[in-house]
Amino acid sequence: MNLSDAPVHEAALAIEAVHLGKAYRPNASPAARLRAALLGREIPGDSFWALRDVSLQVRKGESLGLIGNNGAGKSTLLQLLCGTVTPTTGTVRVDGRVAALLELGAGFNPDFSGRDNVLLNGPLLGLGRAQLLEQMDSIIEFSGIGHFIDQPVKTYSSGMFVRLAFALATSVEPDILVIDEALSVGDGGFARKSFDRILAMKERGTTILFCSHSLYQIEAFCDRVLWLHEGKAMAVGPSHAVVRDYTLFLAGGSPEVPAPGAPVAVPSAEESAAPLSAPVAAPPADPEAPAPVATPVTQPGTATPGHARIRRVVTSLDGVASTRLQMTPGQGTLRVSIEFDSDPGIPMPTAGMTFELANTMILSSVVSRTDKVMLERDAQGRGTATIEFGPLALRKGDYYIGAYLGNENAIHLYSEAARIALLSVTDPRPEPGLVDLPHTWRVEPGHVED
Ligand SMILES: Nc1ncnc2c1ncn2[C@@H]1O[C@H](COP(=O)(O)OP(=O)(O)OP(=O)(O)O)[C@@H](O)[C@H]1O
Repeated sequence: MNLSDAPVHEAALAIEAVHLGKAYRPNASPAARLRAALLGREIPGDSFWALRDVSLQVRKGESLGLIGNNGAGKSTLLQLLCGTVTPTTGTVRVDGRVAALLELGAGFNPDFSGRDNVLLNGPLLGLGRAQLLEQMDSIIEFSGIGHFIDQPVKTYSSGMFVRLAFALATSVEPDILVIDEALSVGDGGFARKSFDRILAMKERGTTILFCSHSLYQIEAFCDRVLWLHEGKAMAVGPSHAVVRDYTLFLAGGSPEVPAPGAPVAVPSAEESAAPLSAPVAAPPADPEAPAPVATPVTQPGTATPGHARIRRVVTSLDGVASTRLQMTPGQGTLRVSIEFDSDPGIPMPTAGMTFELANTMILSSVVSRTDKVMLERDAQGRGTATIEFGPLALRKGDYYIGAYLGNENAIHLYSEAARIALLSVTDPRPEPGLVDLPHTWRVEPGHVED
């Protein structure tokens, strides 16, 4: 595991953490916590280390991804870096103003108007009153709240609330942007707008810390990645290398000795995004039994401004459309047609599809951008992308087909139709395995070295 990194001159660092640790006393009563806080003493009882001895340097302008299982300590590290939690051990030095997209609008008072909440919460985000007054019009404009800005925020829809909180948090260019889970917030066109704002900040050299379960997004967006496991740093380094180690760990189960040649699970971008199209069928309790496929969804109407979405997915084998496809190895032509609607004003979206196993591992995926295919659409923004596979080298098993629609660089997910169809392959051969790999045999009498 690579934990070493070349030392960087202090002035070039946005963040430096040295032996950072955070211990909690999970069983301490509120009274014991209060007593300890008043007396400035340790809370008695066993410590639980949410984060242990993490040393880290983040260069200015760098995008660092945080990955790890649930409870690995990712949020704790972000909170320590933002200064909302105090460290138990070690130190953290942050150079510049931090904007955190962690709990958007958490400090908003529901009885106050949007305008008053901006003025009250701005200082907590490090923004001065004069700056806020100067930025007020652009905050209102970006959030799209309009005249509701002078209404109490309790009258806002959840979308309006998030839009205003995001517009506030990102109104003045931060030096460091901390993102927990979602690269875009809100829905429809605002998700695209918020993603564009984050991307523009990255391009202008803002340091970004991005924590996500979507390894696809992490790898596409971040320069380097820190992998945490049970509070400890397992590896830090180039995104592709750390994501590869982590996926090997997920597949093989051992953080120290990844199983050589173990299948690699690369969860796709949709994991962290809200489903916009078809409902996702839960994996079955019995891993042997295929889960039901999601019902295909046909969505009437057109995409909202700034947005794109999957309208319908049609899967067929040898021209026969079905969501339950049966084949034997090497036979049939599989077609997956993704019909989409888009705002014709946004850049051309990217389409993709996955073959997913029952245990949520992605066996294979196809992305139009990677294949250098530009989608096409009419003046209304409507288009269809069809992926055609000749005889598939799949062996016996059940493979869920999922379809995805992302933005032009395939990082921001507009719409997904996960598990939209089930492809069942029956194979009379007894050999185990998922795919047939191209190979040849050569046979001869005697031993090669003779
Ligand atoms: N205030 C707290 N008191 C006690 N334990 C806590 C507290 N905050 C976090 N923990 C514990 O610390 C551990 C790390 O939590 P953390 O939220 O940092 O993990 P995470 O990697 O962000 O997980 P997830 O991916 O599920 O969000 C967890 O076991 C969590 O239960």
